[in-house]
Amino acid sequence: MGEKIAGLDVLGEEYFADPHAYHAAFREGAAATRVVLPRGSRAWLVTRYEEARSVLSDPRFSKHHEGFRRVVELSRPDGAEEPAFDESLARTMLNMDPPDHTRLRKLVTKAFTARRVELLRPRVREITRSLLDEAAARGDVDLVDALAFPLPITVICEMLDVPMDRRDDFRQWSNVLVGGSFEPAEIQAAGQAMAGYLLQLVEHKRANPGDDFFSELVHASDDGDRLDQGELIAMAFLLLVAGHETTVNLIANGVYHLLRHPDQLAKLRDDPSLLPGAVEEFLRYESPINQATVRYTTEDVELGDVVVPKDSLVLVSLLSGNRDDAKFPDADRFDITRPTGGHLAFGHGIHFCLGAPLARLEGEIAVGMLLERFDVTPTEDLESLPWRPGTLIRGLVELPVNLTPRGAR
Ligand code: HEM
Repeated sequence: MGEKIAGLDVLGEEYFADPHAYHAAFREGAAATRVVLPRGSRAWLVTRYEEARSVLSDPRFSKHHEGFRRVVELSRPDGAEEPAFDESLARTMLNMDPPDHTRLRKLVTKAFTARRVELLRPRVREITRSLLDEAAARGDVDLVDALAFPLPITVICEMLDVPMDRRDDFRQWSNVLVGGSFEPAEIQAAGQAMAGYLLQLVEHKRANPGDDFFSELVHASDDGDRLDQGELIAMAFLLLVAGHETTVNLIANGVYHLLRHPDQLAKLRDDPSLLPGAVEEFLRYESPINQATVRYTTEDVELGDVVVPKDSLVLVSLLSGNRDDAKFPDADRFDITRPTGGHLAFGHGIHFCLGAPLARLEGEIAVGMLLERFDVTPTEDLESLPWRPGTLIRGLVELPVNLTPRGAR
């Protein structure tokens, strides 16, 4: 494996290109491994299924944004400054512990239940159909750009009523904020631009409520409780970024592995009722989020065979837990009919993904309609396609394919 600092593996370019190789070695080694993050912080990385699941639901691993800065500073031996983006964007429920987390989550759960999300099905199909029509006209396309990315973005922007003309800006800001390879000044600028725009949006919604979900949030009240201005901005930020950066990889990673495993693709074509199970296998096998968002210990914690000291940064690799043979026998085998119950792709515990029903719906519709309409052939060597840098996202930069209408060969 690649570069080391003080005997610790550095999670850099080589890791982004093939995290699975690192994870396999780490799982063999210990319940948690000390690593150096791309920007130099020291952290513990949890890679086995059992410990991953237990960390995700153990309150001694905090996510609260207030204590977080201090622990990040402690984790940086060189004292270098960690790029921090706008504080107003950091106050999301994903960066909170109970009771703050409980309160914020309660105000938005209603909009994301499987029942509510199911109502979006016709619209998701319509958007997918029109994206596929455009792609069909071109034949050779990058599937990330043509389908995997625009579908979830259009859906979340419509839910929040973000005007069409600002969607390119959002893509840019969001990419900088979660990407692994940007300069602190760029991150700060993107954060400020995003926060400024979201503030305008909130004010606009307050003055001109519509029947969209965002207006509902602005006016949402639960037992008299409601979101204040700052909370609204942070919530919109979280939903938009989650909507931009995750489902794209479910769709592209899934199609990528179907193309790499023609037997599995054939099975799915023969029996489309396998689709929901196939989507779960996409999520397990090449999880769109590699490492869950960072946590820190509020006391010394015994984890399997190691003790993680108080005030340590802790990362949980969902991608790795999902490839642990102890939970999923022969875990490196891609099999769309295997049992996938308990996979960690959406996290676990109180921060379990709020958007899971929506992501599943979009994944099923996108892949289902794509296969129904087209024969899909890669136009570049699949093995050498580049992956996005960073420890958070596991996703392809591009997926160049040819789409030929079925039956036209
Ligand atoms: C395939 C697509 C998706 C994947 C793999 C995914 C994965 C995750 C994971 C792993 C977490 C927990 C992170 C942690 O504990 O550190 C999470 C949380 C969250 N996700 Fe997703 N997500 C996806 C799509 C979405 C979508 C479409 C939305 C909404 C538009 C969304 C909204 C959220 C929110 C709001 C949270 C925070 C929940 C909380 O703190 O209680 N996600 N997601």
